[in-house]
Amino acid sequence: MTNIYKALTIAGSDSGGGAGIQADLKTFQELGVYGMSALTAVTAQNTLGVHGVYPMEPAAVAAQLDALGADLPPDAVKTGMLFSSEIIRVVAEKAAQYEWRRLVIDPVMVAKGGSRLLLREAVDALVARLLPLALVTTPNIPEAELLTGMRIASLQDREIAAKTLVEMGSRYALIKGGHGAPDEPMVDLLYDGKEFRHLESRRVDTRHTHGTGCTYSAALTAGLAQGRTVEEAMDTAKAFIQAAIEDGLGIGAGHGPTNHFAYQRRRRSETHDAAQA
Ligand SMILES: Nc1ncnc2c1ncn2[C@@H]1O[C@H](COP(=O)(O)OP(=O)(O)O)[C@@H](O)[C@H]1O
Ligand SMILES: Cc1ncc(COP(=O)(O)O)c(N)n1
Repeated sequence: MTNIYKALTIAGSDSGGGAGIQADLKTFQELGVYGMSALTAVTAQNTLGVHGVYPMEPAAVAAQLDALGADLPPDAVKTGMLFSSEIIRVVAEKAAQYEWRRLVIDPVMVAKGGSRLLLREAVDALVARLLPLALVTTPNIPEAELLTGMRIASLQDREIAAKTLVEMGSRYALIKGGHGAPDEPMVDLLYDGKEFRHLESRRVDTRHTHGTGCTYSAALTAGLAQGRTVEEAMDTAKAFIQAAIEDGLGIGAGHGPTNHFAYQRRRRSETHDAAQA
């Protein structure tokens, strides 16, 4: 093996394996990137919801990041569930100390079932300390509303919110379209400070969407770790999440996880079909 690209996720553990650290590591692995993790919290979680949240001590988060900074410098880093302003402060300090420039901030706030994964009072710390360090910030629509303080109803509102996020210090803003109206086309919007890029996709009618946001931002981070541009990494991330949602796993009695195997399985079967032709 020649180049080993390394990606780091700083996030919470989802015991159910569909979101959080577990989704991120599976996605890194599927996309050919060596995955590393720093845990911010343990959640007791399954497809029915979050049954407990146990945050790490901020010092334990710092120790994990120092261990990696000293020996296994990542090529790209993403953050997910950060829970408190104390943990955000530690992550921001270490990102600056170790000069992590390919930093993706997925501003995870509330789990799909409604449990808080970021304390309400920690939103200000996320805005003040982390956004200015981000290469890309990837909110869904409700998260973009909370970060910018504006209400987002139309695609035009989303463009204004994306501009605001860039003004707040993130190099790129990527506002995801999963929470748009069901009868509207689903569009992810990227803004680089100059131009908008709209990536439209087919909405899959499914309830198995646990972990979509984590998986998408992890796929984006994997591409960045491999040296791709944000636009190139976004294209692969979109194909990865679309396949994962289309082939969603109906395991558990509630909202099942997306299928992290799907993207590579499809690629293998295309290669196989081409070889047979
Ligand atoms: N039902 C769906 N069908 C197809 N793609 C979806 C669906 N729901 C979400 N996505 C895609 O999954 C990604 C995560 O979106 P979103 O649901 O907005 O984020 P989050 O999981 O953070 O709430 C986006 O690329 C979005 O377009
Ligand atoms: C530990 C952890 N991190 C993040 C999410 C968000 O999941 P989703 O992507 O479904 O919004 C989650 N449910 N649990």
